[in-house]
Amino acid sequence: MPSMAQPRPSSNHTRNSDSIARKDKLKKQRECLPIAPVKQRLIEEVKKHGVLIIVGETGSGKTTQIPQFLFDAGFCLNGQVIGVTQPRRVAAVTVAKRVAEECGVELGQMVGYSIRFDDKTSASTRIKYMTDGLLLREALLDPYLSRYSVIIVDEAHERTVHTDVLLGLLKDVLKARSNSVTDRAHIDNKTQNKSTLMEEENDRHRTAFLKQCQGRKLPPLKLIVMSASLDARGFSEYFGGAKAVHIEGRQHPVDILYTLQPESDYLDATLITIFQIHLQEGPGDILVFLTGQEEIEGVERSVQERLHQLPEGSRKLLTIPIFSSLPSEQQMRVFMPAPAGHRKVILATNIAETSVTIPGIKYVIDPGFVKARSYDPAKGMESLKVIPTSKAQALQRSGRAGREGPGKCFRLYPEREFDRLEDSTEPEIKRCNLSNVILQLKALGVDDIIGFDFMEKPSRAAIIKSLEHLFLLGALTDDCKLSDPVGHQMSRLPLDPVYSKALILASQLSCLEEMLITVAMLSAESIFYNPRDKSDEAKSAQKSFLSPDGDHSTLINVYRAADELLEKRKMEDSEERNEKNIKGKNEKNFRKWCKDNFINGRSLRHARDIHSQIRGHVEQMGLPISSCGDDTLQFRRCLAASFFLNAALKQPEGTYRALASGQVVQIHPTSVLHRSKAECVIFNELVQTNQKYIRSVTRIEYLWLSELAPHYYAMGS
Ligand SMILES: Nc1ncnc2c1ncn2[C@@H]1O[C@H](COP(=O)(O)OP(=O)(O)OP(=O)(O)O)[C@@H](O)[C@H]1O
Repeated sequence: MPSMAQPRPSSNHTRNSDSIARKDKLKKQRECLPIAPVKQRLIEEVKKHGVLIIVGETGSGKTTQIPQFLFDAGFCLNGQVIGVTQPRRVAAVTVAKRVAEECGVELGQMVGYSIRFDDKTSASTRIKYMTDGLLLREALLDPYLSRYSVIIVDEAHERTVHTDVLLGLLKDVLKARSNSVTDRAHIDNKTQNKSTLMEEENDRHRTAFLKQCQGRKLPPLKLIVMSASLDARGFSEYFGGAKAVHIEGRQHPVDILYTLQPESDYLDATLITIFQIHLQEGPGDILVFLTGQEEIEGVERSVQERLHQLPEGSRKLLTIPIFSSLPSEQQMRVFMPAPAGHRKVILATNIAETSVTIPGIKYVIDPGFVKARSYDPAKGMESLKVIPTSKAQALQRSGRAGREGPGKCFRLYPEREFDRLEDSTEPEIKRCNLSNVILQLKALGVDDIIGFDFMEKPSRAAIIKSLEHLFLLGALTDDCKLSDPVGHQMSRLPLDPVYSKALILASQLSCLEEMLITVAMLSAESIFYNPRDKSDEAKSAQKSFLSPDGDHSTLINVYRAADELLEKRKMEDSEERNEKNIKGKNEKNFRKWCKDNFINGRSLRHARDIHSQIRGHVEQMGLPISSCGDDTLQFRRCLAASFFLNAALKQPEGTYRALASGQVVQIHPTSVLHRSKAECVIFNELVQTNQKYIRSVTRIEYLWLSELAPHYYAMGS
């Protein structure tokens, strides 16, 4: 590994006094970080070891500083790149911005980021932040990850599915690159198997890549696994006794406060704590961790409703939500400073739990819950459940305060309950539907899923169920290989396999326009907004969108009505010269329309965003896009052919029986088909509260099932 220092590109910022002062400030901040004194030692350890585990307190400087240390130490000579993976998009983007600023370079030049559908890198990028999922996709085209000299897997304690799969793959790449010429056969074999099955485009790319690598000795890859709350021993054992380094020291102290007794209503306790901090504590913004969009919007409304109770002349409270389905420009609002005279209250899911530094945050409120995926392989049912956080998550949450100065974290549960929490979160791979992972691994040439070297193996039952699921969707052949072309096409779409299959089928059945909208709308969270106190008003406003066919066509109606409104405005505005005026007017118009119709504008915008992204993908893949127009029969047949695994039949007593699992279910009260007489339906979601409910439901004909999915229904299921 080269050890020469590499000069940093000089800044092209204008050298006015402000920017010089800012640079000085950043330099001083960097020098004060706990990680600064151990720079040399860390560089030496990376040079000495192939795999290094780094554990250091939140805010000590791991994410922002280590890549810069390695750059300075010459790890990017010969054009190689240091790749840093993050479990979340927002962290990849904001950390890259910060590091670019610290380096005094423009984002996208020496420092950049790459996340799904958004790439801010260039040929000169040497430090690249990205999501773990994105690096997995890169591995499809470059199995050696040959551009990288170092890969840093950050926040590994989160154990997302992508992190776990990535670690398994990296193990292979490390082995292959430790002796890249002689060991190449190892990966070449895999790649060879793969190329015989790959679609032509991938095949060509891969062959070109292999030729390019032929005889070339790639330098060994370095892997760093890091987190503030890592089971260092587990990771070390997985990598054959890898060295672990602990960085001592925290930047600023965070006071942890607990309640004396458990709270019976944590949302109410959250509200009280927000106002207590606001009235009794000094300046500083508040970050609140909630479990999802609905909860966030509920607390947002409650805060608004109580604002008038604030004493005259007190500082104003400004609520800002952040959750994963919020469009990214709206997510970025949390990073802007609060206007003068305001205190920011950021209402966040665990999207803001790791890696991010939100300027101004001094107080964290942690009710101690998180929404986590869980999967029942016997029923093939995935659901989201609200569960207590782990100790590692609680630590990360408190770590968001105290990044710019001392902070406070209010845990809304007694200290004895903290002691009872699990140390770390159960790896996602052990509690999710594995169809997507398996599809990706197959596309990467890993055929033996059960034998794959996972850090923690998912259950055999879950693997088999997911293989069966993919087989039924036509993604796998009889001998469990990716089918051509369907399996390969599905692996290229960044969607749940069942949605990918629906798009492929819809292109054959001439209703891809409708299915693109459906998949986009189903991927966004709750499009309709039904406040309890205005339920009748909401129902009558939404009447014009309702389709007797069910929820899918209803969602299409909403999407098209919004589209018509925005397009009409565009035409009316084409005369208008002032761009800003047009944008402002459109925005106002759209908001009013959403409000009048009780539609969640944020979710609808997100759906429009997803729509344009997946449309881009299917266009690239060359799938014919056409519309079935008013022929809703054709569209419903396509829904039946796509979602046949989620069909339910009406029972004499009025409930439904899910045909695949035999479970007794009811149509959710928010569905258009609630209380309808539909004999047979397909659905997209099964949620369990006190009852088992199906949501996103459309009526179909029972006989279509054996006609459109004979491979399943002819088996007598
Ligand atoms: N966008 C930012 N704005 C202001 N300060 C920042 C920003 N990003 C980082 N910092 C400062 O740099 C410090 C180090 O951040 P960094 O993300 O490198 O820490 P870390 O050790 O990786 O923490 P974590 O484990 O929580 O991800 C922060 O505590 C904060 O003081």
